[in-house]
Amino acid sequence: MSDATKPTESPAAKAARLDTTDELAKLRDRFVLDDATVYLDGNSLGALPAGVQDRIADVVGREWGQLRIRSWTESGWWTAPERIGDRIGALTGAAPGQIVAGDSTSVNVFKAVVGAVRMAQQADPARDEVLVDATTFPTDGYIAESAARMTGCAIRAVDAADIAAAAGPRTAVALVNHVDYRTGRLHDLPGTTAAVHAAGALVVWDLCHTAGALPVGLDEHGVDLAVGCTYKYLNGGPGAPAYLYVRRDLQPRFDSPLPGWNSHRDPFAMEAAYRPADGSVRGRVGTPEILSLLALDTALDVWDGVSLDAVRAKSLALTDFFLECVAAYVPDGVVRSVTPAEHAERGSQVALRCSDAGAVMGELIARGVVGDFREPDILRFGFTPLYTRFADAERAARVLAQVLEGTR
Ligand SMILES: Cc1ncc(COP(=O)(O)O)c(C=O)c1O
Ligand SMILES: Nc1c(O)cccc1C(=O)C[C@H](N)C(=O)O
Repeated sequence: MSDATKPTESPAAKAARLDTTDELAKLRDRFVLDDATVYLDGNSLGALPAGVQDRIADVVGREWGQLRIRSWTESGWWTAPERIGDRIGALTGAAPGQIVAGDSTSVNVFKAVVGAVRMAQQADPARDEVLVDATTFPTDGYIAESAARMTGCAIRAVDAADIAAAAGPRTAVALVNHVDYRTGRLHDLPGTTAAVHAAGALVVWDLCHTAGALPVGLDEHGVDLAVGCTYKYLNGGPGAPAYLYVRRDLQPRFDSPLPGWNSHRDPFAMEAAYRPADGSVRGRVGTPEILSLLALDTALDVWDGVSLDAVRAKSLALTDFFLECVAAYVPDGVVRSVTPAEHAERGSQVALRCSDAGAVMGELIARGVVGDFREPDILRFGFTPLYTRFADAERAARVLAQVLEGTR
């Protein structure tokens, strides 16, 4: 049969074909999921990895319940932030010894921005500007503004795409989201990092929406500092610890604005004077959040044997296919994608603009398709390649068309 006479494949048939040939399909079994729901909110809260409940039961029952204080050494609690940081490094392209897990992303943004401004001003005290991407996730903007005030800097909001051109002799630091949480636009990490460096400044990347969704290449691209959460594509659980990356050669100059006793060179010396530890430990603050760190530790087991290139390929295939299904099912002009069509500019989510988006998402959720709504008019659908199927993308687009039909 020639292509012209071949019957067109329906979206549902295509989904079934793509799921059959998907090399990552079997990874879904590593998660606790049900077939009644299409879960497209892993860009807000990743699904529960299958081993976490048993690990937490063991940590609580045996490590805490029986070993009690001995677990700080015997169960490896004390070194968990660096050990888990290295596992996050393996997924973000950072060699061991540069990432520490702990605290929230917000707190790590504070450490990173103030620490980076201090390094920039050490080299050139005239640097008094912090650039922030204009559509940043709010917490980064709030904290950067406060960090700027504390370090005698002014804040300047610039479109992420223009940060490379905006960085100049007064720039101390640029804080950029790798993917825009609203639109799903992927920003140019290698190009922006190189341009900020050429201006003599440092760059801090927020990887919340990219770690676990695509290869990041922290070391390869010479990123200075980075932060991110672990409850999205890394599936660490609600409120899971975040992380801080400080490039190895910058670590001796990293002067933390939150020098807690856990980042002291000799914490149990209980010295009056602060002496910073070497390496990624310097990014710690206080006592590590052991229960959630160890939940994250087990959550990271789902990555065993998984190639991030395969994850990225499936993420793009899923988002392409979802957009194709939306075009097939939803009449023209009812929704508009604000996620770039260009693969090089797309993260792992699709954002659709539509009227009454809050109510539309409410109805989608009631019908078993879980995405989320972001102000003012965005329907957000996150695609987690480890557990999202092409059939999920097809069903989500089909139910979306039904909901929209009902509202017209
Ligand atoms: C880009 C980005 N940064 C930071 C945060 C949140 O930071 P925190 O974990 O401190 O609430 C989020 C999501 O909540 C986010 O999407
Ligand atoms: N961290 C969250 C939370 O505690 C409750 C609800 C949502 C979140 C999120 O992560 C939101 C997410 N960062 C976003 O991109 O909108």
